[in-house]
Amino acid sequence: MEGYLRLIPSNASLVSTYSSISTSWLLFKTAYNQVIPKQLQEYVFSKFRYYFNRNPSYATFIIEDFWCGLGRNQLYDAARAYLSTKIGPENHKIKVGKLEHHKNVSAAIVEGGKIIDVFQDITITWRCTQEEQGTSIDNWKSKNKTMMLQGQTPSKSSYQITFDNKYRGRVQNDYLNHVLNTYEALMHGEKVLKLYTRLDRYEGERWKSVDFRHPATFDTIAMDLELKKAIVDDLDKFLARKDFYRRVGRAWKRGYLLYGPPGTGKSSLIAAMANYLNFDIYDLDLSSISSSVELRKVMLSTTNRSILVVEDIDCNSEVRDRSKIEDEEQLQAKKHAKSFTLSTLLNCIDGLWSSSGEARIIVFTTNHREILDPALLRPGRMDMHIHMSYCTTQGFRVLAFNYLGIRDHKFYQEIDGLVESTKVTPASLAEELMKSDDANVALREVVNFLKRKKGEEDQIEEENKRQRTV
Ligand SMILES: Nc1ncnc2c1ncn2[C@@H]1O[C@H](COP(=O)(O)OP(=O)(O)OP(=O)(O)O)[C@@H](O)[C@H]1O
Repeated sequence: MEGYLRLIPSNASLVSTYSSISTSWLLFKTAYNQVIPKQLQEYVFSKFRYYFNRNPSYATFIIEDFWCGLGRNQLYDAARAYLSTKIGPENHKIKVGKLEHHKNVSAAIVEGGKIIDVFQDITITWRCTQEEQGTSIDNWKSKNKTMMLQGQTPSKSSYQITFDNKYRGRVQNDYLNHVLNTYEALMHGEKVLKLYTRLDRYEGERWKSVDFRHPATFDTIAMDLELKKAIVDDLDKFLARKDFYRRVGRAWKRGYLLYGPPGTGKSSLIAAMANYLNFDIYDLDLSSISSSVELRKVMLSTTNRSILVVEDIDCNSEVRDRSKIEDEEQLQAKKHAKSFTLSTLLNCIDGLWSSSGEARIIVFTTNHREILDPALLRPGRMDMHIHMSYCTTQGFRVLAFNYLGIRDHKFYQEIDGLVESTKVTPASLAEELMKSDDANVALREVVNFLKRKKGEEDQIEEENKRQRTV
């Protein structure tokens, strides 16, 4: 009995074992979190999740071209059209073709091809498949007899979609309806625009697209009317000059620099341009590119008739005015951190895009034009500099019409005076206008907000004056 009791660990040794295990675990966790980058952690976890959950939690829907031999499956046609809008630079092999009365060449995925789509938070993998091997032609004929009697010729293609089983209801109802609605839109000639962003190295370093349905148009942008007209005219003129660019041997491209404080509508203006031109958007985060070779590769994988957007270029140390970076060491470190500048980007674009023969637009945005490298601001680098400023009375009229649907109101006189004498962004006024659908209530909020803002600005002005006199 005594020997047996000796085998049972004492309370003290249990406590010490427990505390050494928990200390080691804490140490491991801290080291893991500090040493391994967040993205790599997520990647490793996703692989684990995928490995352990693979079979039980994945569901597959099959969409055949004919529905149970009764007739053409509309969902199949919708899927084919939908997938043609999802084809991206990562699909190296695609089918292309053109129907007699269609203007453009269409694209489709090849049998065996795969497309990954993301709908809301659901990842859906599409595969284009053929009828399984071994299906005899007689079986296949009898299966599709009804259609053949109707004079239709069934083919043997189908699409398979695979997704996490827990989203089955949402995929069946929401997602497939989304596919059908997109098809409808395409049939009515509306191109579904795409917004491309770059995946990082853990996700395969490629462009990923989502549908871009931003509602901004030139009608909804609150800005100086003359400037707005000048931008639209510039875009029209640019698009009409294909032959000119070819004749003079220049890349058919146009560059715009949008500058102004946050919330003045730079992103909204880009969306309005994309909607106006029917161009996809490529959103390039320059800080994720480490060499000019990589930059070239990235640029080569963008498509024609698109807008390349590089936002917040003032955050990129390389494009700031060097004379304004005081710390020479810091400058050197940053110089070595990247072997290209925005000028390199522009040169690279000139070289690559001159051979594409199609229209391309590049847009840079910045909140601080004054700290950009003057080399970038030289004439000929960016074709048009567009100042997005604080809200004006003209701009406020556009916002009020967007949000309340009214062109005039008894509060407008008071609002005009306040808008002209304060620095408020269209974004902050839009917030106030959203507070009520009732014009009286919403505009009262605007007046109160503007008075508060004016009071704050006057106070700061007073303080500055006082400090100057001290
Ligand atoms: N000029 C504008 N016209 C119409 N709406 C605007 C305008 N400016 C801002 N807004 C509204 O404010 C929101 C934020 O504006 P937006 O993101 O376009 O500003 P931004 O200048 O790009 O800001 P940031 O520099 O922070 O990216 C928009 O979704 C839009 O609803």
